[in-house]
Formats: sequence, C-alpha cells, structure tokens
Amino acid sequence: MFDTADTGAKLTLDGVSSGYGPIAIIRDLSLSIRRGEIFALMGKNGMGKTTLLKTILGLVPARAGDIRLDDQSITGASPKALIRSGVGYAPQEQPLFTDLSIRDNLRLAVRSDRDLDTALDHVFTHFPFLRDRLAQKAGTLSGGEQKMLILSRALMLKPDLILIDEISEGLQPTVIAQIARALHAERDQSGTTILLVEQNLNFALEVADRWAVLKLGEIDDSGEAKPESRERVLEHLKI
Ligand SMILES: Nc1ncnc2c1ncn2[C@@H]1O[C@H](COP(=O)(O)OP(=O)(O)OP(=O)(O)O)[C@@H](O)[C@H]1O
Repeated sequence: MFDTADTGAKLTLDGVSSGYGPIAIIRDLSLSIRRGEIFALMGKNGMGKTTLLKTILGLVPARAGDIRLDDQSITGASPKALIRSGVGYAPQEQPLFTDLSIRDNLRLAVRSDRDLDTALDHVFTHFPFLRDRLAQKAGTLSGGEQKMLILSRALMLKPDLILIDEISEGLQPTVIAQIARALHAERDQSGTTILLVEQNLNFALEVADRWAVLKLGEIDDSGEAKPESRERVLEHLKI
C-alpha cells in the first residue's frame, strides 16, 4: 500500500501564467502536489481549470513561471516528451476514435503489440468489462463506458502522474464509484499521483486527499479533503 506521508513533490508550479492570445487565463499560479497524492482542482465554469491542465502538458505554452516534474523543469516541454516522462492525460473533450474498436483505441496509446498485452492486462484489473468488448466500436459504448475507456487509455502506460479532466461529468453514481475505486487502486498499488479537475464536489472530496478552488486563474482556497470541507468548497462554487 502506498503511503503519501513524507513523500516529496511530484508536480510543482511556481508563478505560472498562461492564456490565449492577448487574454491572460492562468495568473501567477503556484501549486505543489505530493508524490502519490490525489488532488482535486475545482472551480466554476470558465475559471481556467482545463487551461491549467493544458499548460502543464505544454498544449498551452506557459508565459511565465516554472513547472517541475520531480526536480526536473518541464516548462516548454512537448506533450510527447511529457508522455514519455510518465505523464498521462484523460481529456474532457471526447478524444476517442468512435469508428475504431476498443482494442484499436487502446493500441494507439502504446508502441507495440507486445506492450499492448501487458497494458491491457493492467486496465482489465480496473475495468474488466473491456476484456470481452475489445472488438466493439468505441462509438457504440455508453457514455459511462466511454469515460472508462478514456481513463483506461490514459492508464495504459502506467503513468507516474495522471491529469484527469472532469471524468465524472454526466455519469451515474455506480459508474462514478467504479472510477473512484480505479483511481484509488492505481494510487495505492503504483503510487500514481493524480490531478483531477472536477465539478462533482462529492466525488472530488471522496476520492481526493486535498483540494483547491481556482478562481479567475488563481488559487482562491485550498485544504484537506474531508467531509467537513464540503460547505466551504460549496461556497466557492455557488453562482
Ligand atoms: N482555445 C481558446 N482560445 C481562447 N479562449 C479560450 C480557449 N480555450 C478556453 N478559452 C477561455 O479560457 C477561459 C477558461 O477556460 P477553461 O476551459 O480553462 O475553464 P474551465 O475552468 O475548465 O471551465 P469548465 O469548467 O467550463 O470546463 C474561458 O473563458 C474560455 O472561454
């Protein structure tokens, strides 16, 4: 069982700013996530949560500040280099190839057929239903099954750090519970660090160790994830 006590920082953001064209979205943001920690980033719509994940991944360039993975600066690194360094990403936008089979969607995440078998065995431990459905077209899966496939694809290479964007959106409680179990198992068995962007407060507080609320590109509040934190976070999410 992985113990998060006394572990160093897996991901560090130091005064990071980013945006689109002339528009500043992330503003001088600093954040440190410990190795093996599950961290939930919350906030109202349009506050910059997805932009922050994309900035970490190099999909949106950082205009200022430093982003570090362990002790290595990854500021300006390409998404491809980050994936090679053990970073996984489950994006919010539908990233599946709907006309391809489940197997082919998962095959895209690995380099060779040999790697595929090992990686498949790994994701089947979390989502056993995929084993019998490999030939099925991804587009014919239910919404919840598609989300589990998206997460599986991000887990294929056993990343050390995984960034997950609103995985629980639109899902029924049983599927959300299955995803929560998978995330805990991944962290407990492999020490994976998980950064979740979430709108679902109950899921976020149940699955995470710590949370932060993003407001207009800055961290507005943060704390330990406990049932007592609910009201405090809710205040930030009110319209
Ligand atoms: N490619 C882009 N070009 C210009 N502006 C963008 C682009 N992508 C996002 N934005 C703007 O950046 C701001 C932050 O968007 P972002 O998607 O990061 O927020 P969010 O907190 O993830 O929101 P949500 O919870 O609704 O997904 C929004 O005002 C959005 O319109």
